[in-house]
Amino acid sequence: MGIIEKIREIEAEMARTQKNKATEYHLGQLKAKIAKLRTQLLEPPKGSSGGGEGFEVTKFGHGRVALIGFPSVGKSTLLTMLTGTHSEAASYEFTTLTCIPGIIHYNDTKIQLLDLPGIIEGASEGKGRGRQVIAVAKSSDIVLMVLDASKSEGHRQILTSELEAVGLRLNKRPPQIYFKKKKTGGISFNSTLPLTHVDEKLCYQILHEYKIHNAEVLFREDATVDDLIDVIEGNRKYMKCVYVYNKIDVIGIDDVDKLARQPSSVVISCNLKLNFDRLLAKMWEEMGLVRVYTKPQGQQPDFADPVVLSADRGGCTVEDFCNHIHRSLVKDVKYVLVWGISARHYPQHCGLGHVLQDEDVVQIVKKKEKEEGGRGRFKSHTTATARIADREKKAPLKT
Ligand SMILES: Nc1nc2c(ncn2[C@@H]2O[C@H](COP(=O)(O)OP(=O)(O)OP(=O)(O)O)[C@@H](O)[C@H]2O)c(=O)[nH]1
Ligand SMILES: [K+]
Ligand SMILES: [Mg+2]
Repeated sequence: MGIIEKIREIEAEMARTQKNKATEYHLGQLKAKIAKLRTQLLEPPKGSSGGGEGFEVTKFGHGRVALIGFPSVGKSTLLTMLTGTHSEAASYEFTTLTCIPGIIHYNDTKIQLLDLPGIIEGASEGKGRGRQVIAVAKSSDIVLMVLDASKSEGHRQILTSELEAVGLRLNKRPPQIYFKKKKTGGISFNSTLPLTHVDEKLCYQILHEYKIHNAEVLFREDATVDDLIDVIEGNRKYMKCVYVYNKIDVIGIDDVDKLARQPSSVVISCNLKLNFDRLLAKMWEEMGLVRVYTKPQGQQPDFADPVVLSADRGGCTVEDFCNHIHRSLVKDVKYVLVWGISARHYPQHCGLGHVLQDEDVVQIVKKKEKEEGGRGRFKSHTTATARIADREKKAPLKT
């Protein structure tokens, strides 16, 4: 029996089983079995070189955003409009067959936007180009899930399930469960609060399913069995997702209003070029990029070319900033001067561990170098923000 058939069989058994206190343990065990099979499904086939499953598109820019959605929801139309790179769009499904990269210029940064083939139900199990598309989604910083505003609301759920089946977790944080395998000592099960979904017996059973007999487990929140399985599997990817409802030109205003009020959602129309500003602002917010402007001693900061950091990718400390400029820089740094949101006063003397925030201005003071005097001193970060706001006005976003 193939892996997919095995999964089907267990799913059927779960559907047959009534949910109550008595079947809870059995159901938990079945969930763990499915999770194990799905992980197996993701492993590269024997004999292949491993990896290489996604479309080969080189990473570029300060962040990567993937357009995921059913066929013909308008992904390619959106890529063309936001980046100026042409991606074929047409009224028939599966117009796009590969991954097409474009670049969004936003807030002095370059963000790589990827157009992808449409995915369909069953994508996680290899239908269509599903697995390749999902591999690209995993390699991205955030996902824009593009939905047709005129189609069933259920599409969002189906797509979410497809992505969950391969270990993606959208707009969730990792479960607060401490888990550590041990060599001996049996299983120690503890919690810092009363649990309503999982008890010691259920936890033992799940661990047993994974052939884990020695481990420390500490629940720091009232987590579910699915959360526990996620922690044991350990290969989940937690990602931000913005739900983009396109084609609002073909639905009524009441429906538009309803969709727009959903969490993490933006409504747009490519045909009417509607609400792109909002979409880009939301995308930017979710990416959490941190722009840091370098200020050479005695000169104005260089506002054209920020160093772009991210907490998810490499971190946002002064040390990360220095490493970005040059790997050997850190050892020469005496301290840095920081203007901006992260500074308590301007300028603040900071060490390597200081965490920078978006639009901070940093001057590096090297060992054996004197700090600059009062004259020509750069005063306030508000200059940075004002200058950027001003520029936005003069040259609005490229859409
Ligand atoms: N009414 C309306 N139609 C749109 C809008 N955006 C795109 N379309 C149309 O929807 C159809 C599909 O657009 P595509 O950009 O090819 O969609 P896709 O998601 O890339 O499709 P696949 O590559 O086949 O998965 C085209 O006929 C577009 O003109 C919109 O905002 N409103
Ligand atoms: K299409
Ligand atoms: Mg397309």
